[in-house]
Amino acid sequence: MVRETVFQGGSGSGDEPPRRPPGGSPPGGPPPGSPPPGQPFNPDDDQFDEALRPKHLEQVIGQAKVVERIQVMLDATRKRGDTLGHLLLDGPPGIGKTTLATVIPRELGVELQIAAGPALSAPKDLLPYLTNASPGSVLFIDEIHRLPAAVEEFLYPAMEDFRIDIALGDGLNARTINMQLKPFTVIGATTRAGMLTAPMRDRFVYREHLDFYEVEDLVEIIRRNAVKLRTTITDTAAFEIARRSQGTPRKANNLLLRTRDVATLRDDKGEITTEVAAEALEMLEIDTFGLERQDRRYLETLMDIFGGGPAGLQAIAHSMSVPPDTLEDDIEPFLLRSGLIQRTPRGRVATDAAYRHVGRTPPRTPGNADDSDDEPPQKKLF
Ligand SMILES: Nc1ncnc2c1ncn2[C@@H]1O[C@H](COP(=O)(O)OP(=O)(O)OP(=O)(O)O)[C@@H](O)[C@H]1O
Ligand SMILES: [Mg+2]
Repeated sequence: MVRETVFQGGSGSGDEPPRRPPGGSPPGGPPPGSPPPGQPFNPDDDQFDEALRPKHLEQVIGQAKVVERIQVMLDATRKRGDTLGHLLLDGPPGIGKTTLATVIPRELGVELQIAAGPALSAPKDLLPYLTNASPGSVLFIDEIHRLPAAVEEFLYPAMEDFRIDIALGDGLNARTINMQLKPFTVIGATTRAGMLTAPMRDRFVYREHLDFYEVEDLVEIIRRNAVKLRTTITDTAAFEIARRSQGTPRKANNLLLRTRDVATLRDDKGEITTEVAAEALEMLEIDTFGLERQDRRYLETLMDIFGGGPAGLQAIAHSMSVPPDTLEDDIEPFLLRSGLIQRTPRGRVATDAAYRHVGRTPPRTPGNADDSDDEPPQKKLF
């Protein structure tokens, strides 16, 4: 089933995102993607995500090396009048995979179809996408690591030779029909590159890993999005939000929205000041590191129930009553990257820094030779 309508990219009238709210912006008014006057954003609506999403490569902030390589891919493809090679984007949630996957076809002026890996349960589900693909178009497959094996195998010849083999009938009447497809590009996105099978991974000519963002890049994203949301924010407030966004633009956007709510209530001009940001962050229980309640619960579970580890993912998930996938996708990447936990062959381990962060003294164990624990524990979370 086609989850999202195909849109025409390029510089013509089809240059709009698929779900942009109706109505244009006045000249000199807010940037494209803002809601029409009088129509507020509803954070529960994914229109919000769409409206803040960069539409062109030049609007994509940060990830300089990745963007530079994508620009080269696009320029070379355009110059040759070719079809872009298949591209795999991997990285933690909210980091810009869908953004890049939608920007690329728009830059190339080709059509885009969007499919979700888990929704493609059998080869027949993929068939309409493949037969609908116009020459040079992009098929974006989100969560590509969750494609069932049969669908993956069906996709291989489509990606390699733009051909599919359809089996008809069975027993003595069984036969296979070969169908030629138009050349097209698969852009796959995954939060778990490691879960992709080797044959699937090998079919991508280009592979790009998106990493957490620098605070300065998040500050820039927050500033630009504040303009789109028609709100004002001070530099220090933008910095405070940015440094507590776990290096993730989606979190920065969400915090911007939540602080904007507080600003509406607390500040005459509705400006997001440092005080407003501090109040909102405290209300949301986001600490100086950017950890949310659930992140701290993870650390405390690891320390209290498993003595700091090593503990297996399943066991931690069970203790927290949270699906293991949620821990692995949403919580662990930032804790790992911040050095608060380690993944060892025997399981997850809380580091000394984690103990200090939640205001505890690190236990002295043979493997815990760091002597710097005379440093007072950080009790203050805000
Ligand atoms: N490089 C960027 N510059 C500006 N804004 C960005 C950038 N990357 C992401 N964003 C913002 O963050 C939001 C979330 O990004 P996106 O949907 O692309 O993440 P994702 O990697 O696809 O996440 P998921 O794995 O959950 O699907 C976007 O709507 C956009 O507003
Ligand atoms: Mg996405």
